[in-house]
Amino acid sequence: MKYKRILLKLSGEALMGDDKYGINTQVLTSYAKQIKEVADLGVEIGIVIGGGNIFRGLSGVSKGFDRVKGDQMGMLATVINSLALQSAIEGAGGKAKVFTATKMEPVGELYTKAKVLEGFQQGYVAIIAGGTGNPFFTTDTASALRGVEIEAEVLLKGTRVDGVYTADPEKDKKAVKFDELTFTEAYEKKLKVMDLTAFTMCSENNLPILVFDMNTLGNLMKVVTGERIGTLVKN
Ligand SMILES: Nc1ncnc2c1ncn2[C@@H]1O[C@H](COP(=O)(O)OP(=O)(O)OP(=O)(O)O)[C@@H](O)[C@H]1O
Ligand SMILES: O=c1ccn([C@@H]2O[C@H](COP(=O)(O)O)[C@@H](O)[C@H]2O)c(=O)[nH]1
Repeated sequence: MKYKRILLKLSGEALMGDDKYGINTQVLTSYAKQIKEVADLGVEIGIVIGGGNIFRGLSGVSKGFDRVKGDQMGMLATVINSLALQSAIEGAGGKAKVFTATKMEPVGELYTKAKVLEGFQQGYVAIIAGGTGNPFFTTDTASALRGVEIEAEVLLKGTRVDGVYTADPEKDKKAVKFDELTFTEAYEKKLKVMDLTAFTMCSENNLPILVFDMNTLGNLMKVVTGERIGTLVKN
């Protein structure tokens, strides 16, 4: 096993699959299956999931919403995705708990590092919802923060592209994929690996990021068992 404790960041947008909005049940089921398989190997898994498939605070501003309210709506969107994932993991026969950044019982338990580690000991996957709890941040930053807090060995960014490219591969067909690069190289080349706040947090705390395609069944297992797929970003 390459990793014993991981923080898996799942893209909200990737959860839409080919749909235009919301949660695609096929994608959700595939995520749950992959997570359960890896949890069964004894890997401790913390998960932060985005909300872009439902709502983003910034997009609300253009529709006349106050930014802070919009961001709170975005954070609630991540809670909706987290509950869906918990339900799917349980449906696949696994054990998962939802922790929330702000008080929301009985939807989820208030997040603390200690409760997450206790959950790991009891065999639970920890889904850490509600972003950082603060507006003007993203779930990329929440995943960097929670990854550092729970002492994960790596931040696995599971998304719908298979790594970091010289340019956005969804827009530039000539973009070339990197197998590995340093934080400094990614910063200098202005590559969109994660937003800058998240990126800096990972770099300063020496938490490597591995970007990989989570929408291909079996990829999460490949990553945790050390098969070289995706792009690794490290100091
Ligand atoms: N240089 C690059 N290499 C790879 N992907 C890139 C690059 N630049 C931009 N991207 C885009 O980043 C996306 C992946 O980022 P991410 O998983 O954060 O998606 P998101 O839509 O922002 O997710 P969320 O819904 O969680 O906010 C890809 O879909 C890709 O189009
Ligand atoms: O710490 C946080 C995390 C998220 N938000 C808001 O939620 C949405 C959805 O998150 P994504 O990372 O974009 O998927 C985000 O756009 C913010 O509006 C937040 O305010 N604080």
